[in-house]
Amino acid sequence: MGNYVQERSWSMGVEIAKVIEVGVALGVDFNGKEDSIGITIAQKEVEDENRLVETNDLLLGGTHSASTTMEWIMAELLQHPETMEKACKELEEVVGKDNIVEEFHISKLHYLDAIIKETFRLHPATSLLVPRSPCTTQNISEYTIPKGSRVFLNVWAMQRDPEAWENPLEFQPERFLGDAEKGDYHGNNYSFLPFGSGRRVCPGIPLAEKMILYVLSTLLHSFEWNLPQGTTLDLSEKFGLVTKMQEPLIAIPIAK
Ligand code: HEM
Repeated sequence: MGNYVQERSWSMGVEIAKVIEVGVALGVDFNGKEDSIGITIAQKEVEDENRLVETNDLLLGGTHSASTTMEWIMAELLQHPETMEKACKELEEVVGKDNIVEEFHISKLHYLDAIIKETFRLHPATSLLVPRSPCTTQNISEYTIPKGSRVFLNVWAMQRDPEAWENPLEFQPERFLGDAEKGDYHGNNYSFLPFGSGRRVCPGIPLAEKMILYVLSTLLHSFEWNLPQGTTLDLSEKFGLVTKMQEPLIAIPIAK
């Protein structure tokens, strides 16, 4: 495997191997198509390994981040029953007890949207953004960043910065209500970058945004959730390419 694959895969050897198998089986061919920033991939003389890396980005980028985020949202809601109650009340008002959640309800679920944003703030799936590398030497404040150096953005720390966020360690979805700029997903607010920023910003934002809101609203509208009797919740994090819960969440659904 070439350097490109090694750099992008970091410690994910096993996962990459699985994705490569899937990519080959699917016969994925990105040749001649445009990638997320509009470059015709054919111009880059796509080699096999590049195609596999694109497949890897799509499969891993679109699955682990969303499922891990769902787990964190449910954990935070179980930890904050009053927030769970408010979310269920919003669902009752917008969807109604005897209906099922449908796509047209999604844009009206402002409190649920704020819950998702607050979870992204405290538990960004990608704590360290993929490294950037300046093409020229740059001076920022008292720092000199030499051309070609690798710069990691610590989104986890930025989103808990007390200068940018009031009570940064508290789970308070209300902070996002009525302030669209604060919760902007497209990387324009540098205190909130759950999907990255700039030319490599996540191309899956519209899908992820709808998918998470849809799944969450259905889970809360259809079931009441509890921890198994006699257990407590552990919100410790396990740092990795995707920051997961140290102990996977176990929750019991009871049909409403
Ligand atoms: C909760 C859901 C998701 C989160 C938190 C997330 C987060 C991210 C982040 C932080 C990046 C790096 C951006 C940067 O470096 O500036 C990224 C890149 C990427 N994401 Fe997502 N993502 C999610 C869902 C998805 C979905 C659903 C897809 C596709 C179906 C997707 C596809 C990608 C791809 C292909 C890249 C690489 C873009 C590039 O390097 O040009 N992601 N994502």
